This record gives sequence, C-alpha cells and structure tokens, in this order.
Amino acid sequence: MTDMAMLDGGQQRTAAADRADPDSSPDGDGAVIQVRDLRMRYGGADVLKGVSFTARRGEVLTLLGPNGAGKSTTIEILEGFRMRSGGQVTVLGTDPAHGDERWRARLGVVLQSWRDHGRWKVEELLAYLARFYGPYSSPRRRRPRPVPELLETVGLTQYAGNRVNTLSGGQRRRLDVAIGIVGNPEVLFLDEPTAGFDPEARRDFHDIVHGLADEDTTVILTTHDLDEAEKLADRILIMAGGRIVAEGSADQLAAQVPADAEVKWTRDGRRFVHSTSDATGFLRGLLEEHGDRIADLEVRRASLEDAYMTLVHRHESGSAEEAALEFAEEIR
Ligand SMILES: Nc1ncnc2c1ncn2[C@@H]1O[C@H](COP(=O)(O)OP(=O)(O)OP(=O)(O)O)[C@@H](O)[C@H]1O
Repeated sequence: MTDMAMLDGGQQRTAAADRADPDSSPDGDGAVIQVRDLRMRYGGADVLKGVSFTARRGEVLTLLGPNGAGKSTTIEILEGFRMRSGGQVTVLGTDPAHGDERWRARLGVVLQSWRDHGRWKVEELLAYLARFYGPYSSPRRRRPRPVPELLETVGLTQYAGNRVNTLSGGQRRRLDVAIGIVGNPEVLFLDEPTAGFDPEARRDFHDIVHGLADEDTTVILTTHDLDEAEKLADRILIMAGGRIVAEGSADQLAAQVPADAEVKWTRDGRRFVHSTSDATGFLRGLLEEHGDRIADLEVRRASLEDAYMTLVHRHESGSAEEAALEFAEEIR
C-alpha cells in the first residue's frame, strides 16, 4: 500500500475527528511499541521466530542484520502493512492489524523511494499530503507541519518548485523523509532511509532524526550502515535468522563480544600494529621498553562492527539459535 492509498481514507474523516484528541498516552509503562513473540510464516518458511522488544517515547531504535534477517517484515507488521502469523504487537496502544485512520495519522512511514506523482511539484505534493493530517491535529501535536518549515528541515527549499521526476536520487530520498514527517508523527518508521545519500545529506538526516527524538518522536529504522546505527541509535537490535540475537547500545554490544584491541604506534619512524586482549598490560610493557621513542599511539577497542560481524558469522555458521537463546538467558 502506498502512503497515498493510506491517506486517501483520511479524507473521509468526519468532524468527530476534530473534536477528539488523537494523542492518547502510550501504554502504561511508557512503551510506545510492544512486541511479544512475533512470528511470521511465508508458505512453509518461518521468517520471524519469536521477536520481542519494546520502544519508549522519544527513543531511536535501529534494526541491524544481514539481508533476509526479517527487519523489513518486522517493520511492515508494526506499520500495519503486513498481517503477522502470531504473537502480540501494539503500536501507540493499538494492534496494527486493526489500526484505523486516526491511528495511521499518528505514524510516519518512509518506504522505498516515492515514485508516484512524478509530475507534481515538490511543494504541491507536500501541501496535498499535508492537508490529510489537519483533522488529527491536537494541542499537544500540531498537524500537519507547515510545508515551508518541512522543506527547510529536509533541505529542499530551493527545489520547492521543481517537479518530483526531475529530482536526483538523494533529493528524492529527502522528499521521502519529508513525506514521512509531514504529519508530525509520534512514531516514525524508516526503512534504509539514507541509501543513496551523499555524506552531507546523511549528516543532515542524522540531525533531523535527533531533532525528532528531541520532540518525543519514537524512531524505528533499519540500516546496513553500522556507523549510522552507532550515531543515531539509543538502542540497536541485531537480527539474524528471524530472531533478535543481541540488543544494546553500540558500546554494550561491543562489550559482549570477545575481541582484541588493536594498538598502533610509531617508533624511530616505523609504523607498528599489534592485536592484544590486554591493551593496558601491553602498553605498559611497550612504554617501559621504549619510553620516549614511542609516538602516534592509538588504541582501538572492539567496535560495533566487530560485534556485528561476530554475531553474523555465528548466524552464518548455524548457531543463530544458540545466540538467540544466550540473549534470552541474559535478559531474563
Ligand atoms: N512476500 C513474501 N513472500 C515470501 N517470503 C518473503 C516475502 N517477503 C519477505 N520474504 C522473506 O522473508 C525473509 C525476511 O525478509 P525481510 O525483507 O524482512 O528481510 P530484511 O532483514 O529486511 O532484509 P534486507 O536487509 O535484504 O532488506 C527473507 O528470507 C525474504 O525472502
């Protein structure tokens, strides 16, 4: 379903929508999203095998995992675009399988690049979409965002009058993001949002996500960019084989894997590199032996990339179930 199809129903809203406050509280403990034992089966294949997690208001959660891990399927179920095979899911207190237009108006979705309406001008398209959100505005959450502000936020002001089909790939992706946030969502879903972004656009996008989180928007995003996950996420969920095999901040994840630190230095103009499980002891010995002759010293500890690679390799060598069980033990 496209955003447009999703929004067309919203046009039929009655005055009742204007009267009610669409911003009800999240679930009692502050959880905006609750997922318990989520399962998905396509034909005979189980692609989600019991996924559980929660997301709080204003939290940025990143789903990481190799191709086919089940990230998009999870997100699409939360968005209400896909019916699950089992488990319990609530988003803003509603089961996505039964979400109505009011509920949808509180979500923002950035799917694959916006391909329809190529002949529309950027600001016309945004203004058109914006008006569907008006009936769902509330004192706590104004809807929609004003289009000029939106254009400024995503860096498209100078392209406001351009037709959508003349935008570059990265500019279109910026437009996708603008479409995702035009309704000032409480929960924003982003499926690989920065694919095709240049470094500056990527940094602008990171600023947008931080700004949204500051406004108490919960952001769930998938990415294959570990650096991006590290920069953006309050919490990272690593998925493999239809399960969450690890969860935590980038630092917490890095601490979970046994990985050596890498020590680099120069001595008498020569460059050296050494891997060690005891960086402190190694450095003590190095300085005792060579003292002032050591220069350009760098110590690189295990990173998110190390943690990710270790978990993915475990999965590829068939021990994802073990990793998931270990993880389940840890959080018990
Ligand atoms: N409509 C479908 N019918 C059958 N199988 C599907 C369908 N959609 C997805 N799958 C399968 O479900 C599994 C999970 O797919 P999903 O798209 O959720 O993975 P992903 O983690 O998002 O991958 P990627 O990183 O490649 O986007 C894959 O094995 C995929 O082939």
